[in-house]
Amino acid sequence: MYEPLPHEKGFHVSWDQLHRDARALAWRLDGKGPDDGAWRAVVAITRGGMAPAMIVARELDIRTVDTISVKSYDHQTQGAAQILKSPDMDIIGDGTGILVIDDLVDTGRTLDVVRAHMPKAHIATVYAKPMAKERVQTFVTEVSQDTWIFFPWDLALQYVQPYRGK
Ligand SMILES: O=P(O)(O)OC[C@H]1O[C@H](OP(=O)(O)OP(=O)(O)O)[C@H](O)[C@@H]1O
Ligand code: HPA
Ligand SMILES: [Mg+2]
Repeated sequence: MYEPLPHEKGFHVSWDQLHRDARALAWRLDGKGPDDGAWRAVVAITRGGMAPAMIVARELDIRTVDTISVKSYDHQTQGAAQILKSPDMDIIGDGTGILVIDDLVDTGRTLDVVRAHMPKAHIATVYAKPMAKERVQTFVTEVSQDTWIFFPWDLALQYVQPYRGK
Protein backbone atom coordinates (compact mmCIF):
# COMPACT_ATOMS: atom_id res chain seq x y z
CA MET A 1 0.00 0.00 0.00
CA TYR A 2 1.41 3.39 -1.01
CA GLU A 3 2.09 5.74 1.92
CA PRO A 4 1.59 9.42 1.02
CA LEU A 5 4.76 11.48 1.36
CA PRO A 6 4.92 13.92 4.26
CA HIS A 7 4.40 17.33 2.69
CA GLU A 8 5.80 19.63 5.33
CA LYS A 9 6.15 22.68 3.14
CA GLY A 10 3.83 24.50 0.80
CA PHE A 11 4.97 26.29 -2.36
CA HIS A 12 2.17 28.58 -3.50
CA VAL A 13 2.35 29.61 -7.14
CA SER A 14 0.45 32.64 -8.45
CA TRP A 15 -0.81 32.96 -12.03
CA ASP A 16 1.86 35.55 -12.65
CA GLN A 17 4.60 33.24 -11.37
CA LEU A 18 3.26 30.31 -13.38
CA HIS A 19 3.22 32.47 -16.50
CA ARG A 20 6.81 33.57 -15.93
CA ASP A 21 8.02 30.04 -15.21
CA ALA A 22 6.20 28.56 -18.22
CA ARG A 23 7.73 31.25 -20.43
CA ALA A 24 11.15 30.37 -18.99
CA LEU A 25 10.45 26.75 -19.92
CA ALA A 26 9.59 27.81 -23.49
CA TRP A 27 12.84 29.77 -23.67
CA ARG A 28 14.81 26.65 -22.72
CA LEU A 29 13.00 24.55 -25.32
CA ASP A 30 13.21 27.05 -28.16
CA GLY A 31 15.11 25.64 -31.14
CA LYS A 32 15.90 22.37 -29.34
CA GLY A 33 13.67 20.10 -31.42
CA PRO A 34 15.20 17.38 -33.61
CA ASP A 35 16.53 18.18 -37.11
CA ASP A 36 15.93 21.89 -37.71
CA GLY A 37 15.22 22.68 -34.02
CA ALA A 38 11.45 22.85 -34.54
CA TRP A 39 8.88 20.88 -32.56
CA ARG A 40 6.11 19.07 -34.45
CA ALA A 41 3.42 19.32 -31.78
CA VAL A 42 2.75 19.88 -28.11
CA VAL A 43 0.98 17.29 -25.96
CA ALA A 44 -0.38 18.53 -22.65
CA ILE A 45 -0.77 16.08 -19.79
CA THR A 46 -4.19 16.94 -18.42
CA ARG A 47 -5.18 18.66 -16.48
CA GLY A 48 -2.23 20.37 -14.82
CA GLY A 49 -0.15 20.51 -18.00
CA MET A 50 -2.77 22.41 -19.98
CA ALA A 51 -2.04 25.97 -18.88
CA PRO A 52 1.76 25.54 -19.13
CA ALA A 53 1.37 23.79 -22.51
CA MET A 54 -0.75 26.64 -23.85
CA ILE A 55 1.89 29.18 -22.80
CA VAL A 56 4.75 27.14 -24.28
CA ALA A 57 2.83 26.54 -27.53
CA ARG A 58 2.12 30.25 -27.80
CA GLU A 59 5.76 31.23 -27.24
CA LEU A 60 7.14 28.65 -29.66
CA ASP A 61 4.40 29.21 -32.27
CA ILE A 62 3.28 25.58 -32.19
CA ARG A 63 -0.31 25.26 -33.45
CA THR A 64 -0.79 21.52 -33.15
CA VAL A 65 -1.72 20.82 -29.54
CA ASP A 66 -3.11 17.53 -28.26
CA THR A 67 -3.73 16.05 -24.82
CA ILE A 68 -3.05 12.87 -22.92
CA SER A 69 -5.28 12.40 -19.91
CA VAL A 70 -3.59 10.74 -16.95
CA LYS A 71 -5.03 10.50 -13.48
CA SER A 72 -2.97 9.51 -10.49
CA TYR A 73 -4.07 11.66 -7.57
CA ASP A 74 -7.22 12.34 -5.60
CA HIS A 75 -6.27 15.54 -3.83
CA GLN A 76 -2.90 14.65 -2.18
CA THR A 77 -3.40 10.86 -2.22
CA GLN A 78 -1.78 8.90 -5.04
CA GLY A 79 -3.26 5.84 -6.71
CA ALA A 80 -2.17 3.89 -9.81
CA ALA A 81 -1.59 6.19 -12.80
CA GLN A 82 -3.96 5.40 -15.64
CA ILE A 83 -4.46 6.81 -19.13
CA LEU A 84 -8.02 8.00 -19.55
CA LYS A 85 -7.53 9.41 -23.06
CA SER A 86 -4.66 9.09 -25.59
CA PRO A 87 -3.49 11.70 -28.10
CA ASP A 88 -3.89 11.20 -31.86
CA MET A 89 -1.20 8.56 -32.48
CA ASP A 90 -1.21 9.30 -36.23
CA ILE A 91 0.37 12.64 -35.33
CA ILE A 92 2.44 11.44 -32.38
CA GLY A 93 4.07 8.36 -33.91
CA ASP A 94 6.91 7.24 -31.62
CA GLY A 95 7.08 10.74 -30.13
CA THR A 96 9.97 12.13 -32.19
CA GLY A 97 9.69 15.95 -32.29
CA ILE A 98 6.82 15.94 -29.80
CA LEU A 99 6.97 18.17 -26.75
CA VAL A 100 5.09 16.72 -23.80
CA ILE A 101 4.32 19.28 -21.11
CA ASP A 102 3.20 18.83 -17.51
CA ASP A 103 3.06 21.18 -14.55
CA LEU A 104 5.38 19.05 -12.40
CA VAL A 105 7.00 15.71 -11.84
CA ASP A 106 6.78 14.30 -8.31
CA THR A 107 7.18 10.50 -8.02
CA GLY A 108 7.39 10.12 -11.82
CA ARG A 109 4.51 7.63 -12.03
CA THR A 110 2.55 9.84 -14.41
CA LEU A 111 5.53 10.28 -16.72
CA ASP A 112 6.32 6.56 -16.72
CA VAL A 113 2.91 5.92 -18.25
CA VAL A 114 3.34 8.75 -20.75
CA ARG A 115 6.88 7.68 -21.69
CA ALA A 116 5.70 4.13 -22.43
CA HIS A 117 3.17 5.66 -24.83
CA MET A 118 5.61 8.02 -26.59
CA PRO A 119 9.14 6.64 -26.12
CA LYS A 120 10.95 9.30 -28.17
CA ALA A 121 9.05 12.38 -26.99
CA HIS A 122 10.77 15.23 -25.16
CA ILE A 123 9.16 15.55 -21.73
CA ALA A 124 9.27 18.94 -20.00
CA THR A 125 7.75 20.20 -16.77
CA VAL A 126 7.71 23.58 -15.10
CA TYR A 127 8.57 22.20 -11.65
CA ALA A 128 10.38 19.04 -10.55
CA LYS A 129 10.96 17.17 -7.30
CA PRO A 130 14.24 15.28 -6.85
CA MET A 131 12.82 11.74 -6.74
CA ALA A 132 12.05 11.70 -10.46
CA LYS A 133 13.63 14.77 -12.01
CA GLU A 134 15.74 12.50 -14.28
CA ARG A 135 12.49 11.41 -15.99
CA VAL A 136 12.23 14.96 -17.40
CA GLN A 137 14.50 16.30 -20.13
CA THR A 138 13.83 19.96 -19.32
CA PHE A 139 12.40 21.73 -16.27
CA VAL A 140 12.65 25.17 -14.71
CA THR A 141 12.50 25.03 -10.89
CA GLU A 142 13.27 22.23 -8.44
CA VAL A 143 11.49 22.01 -5.08
CA SER A 144 12.21 19.58 -2.24
CA GLN A 145 10.40 16.25 -2.09
CA ASP A 146 8.52 17.22 1.08
CA THR A 147 7.04 20.31 -0.59
CA TRP A 148 3.51 20.32 -1.94
CA ILE A 149 3.12 22.71 -4.87
CA PHE A 150 -0.17 24.61 -4.87
CA PHE A 151 -1.08 25.79 -8.35
CA PRO A 152 -3.07 28.97 -9.04
CA TRP A 153 -6.09 27.03 -10.32
CA ASP A 154 -6.40 25.45 -6.85
CA LEU A 155 -6.07 28.72 -4.94
CA ALA A 156 -8.22 31.78 -4.21
CA LEU A 157 -7.46 35.12 -2.60
CA GLN A 158 -8.57 35.25 1.00
CA TYR A 159 -8.00 37.21 4.20
CA VAL A 160 -5.12 36.08 6.44
CA GLN A 161 -4.55 37.04 10.07
CA PRO A 162 -1.53 39.30 10.67
CA TYR A 163 1.43 37.58 12.35
CA ARG A 164 0.81 39.71 15.49
CA GLY A 165 -2.59 40.37 16.99
CA LYS A 166 -5.98 39.28 15.74
O1 LIG B 1 5.01 12.51 -10.72
P1 LIG B 1 3.69 12.06 -10.13
O2 LIG B 1 3.85 11.57 -8.71
O3 LIG B 1 2.93 11.14 -10.99
O4 LIG B 1 2.80 13.39 -9.94
C1 LIG B 1 2.71 14.43 -10.87
C2 LIG B 1 1.34 14.49 -11.53
O5 LIG B 1 0.33 14.62 -10.52
C3 LIG B 1 -0.51 15.73 -10.84
O6 LIG B 1 -1.58 15.33 -11.69
P2 LIG B 1 -2.93 14.66 -11.13
O7 LIG B 1 -2.86 13.18 -11.34
O8 LIG B 1 -3.19 15.13 -9.73
O9 LIG B 1 -4.06 15.19 -12.08
P3 LIG B 1 -4.41 16.68 -12.59
O10 LIG B 1 -3.26 17.14 -13.44
O11 LIG B 1 -5.66 16.50 -13.36
O12 LIG B 1 -4.59 17.56 -11.37
C4 LIG B 1 0.40 16.67 -11.59
O13 LIG B 1 -0.36 17.54 -12.43
C5 LIG B 1 1.25 15.72 -12.41
O14 LIG B 1 0.60 15.38 -13.61
O1 HPA C 1 3.17 18.92 -5.22
C1 HPA C 1 2.17 18.70 -5.93
N1 HPA C 1 1.23 19.69 -6.18
C2 HPA C 1 0.14 19.47 -6.94
N2 HPA C 1 -0.14 18.31 -7.52
C3 HPA C 1 0.74 17.31 -7.33
N3 HPA C 1 0.71 16.04 -7.79
C4 HPA C 1 1.80 15.41 -7.31
N4 HPA C 1 2.53 16.23 -6.55
C5 HPA C 1 1.90 17.45 -6.55
MG1 LIG D 1 -1.41 16.19 -13.74
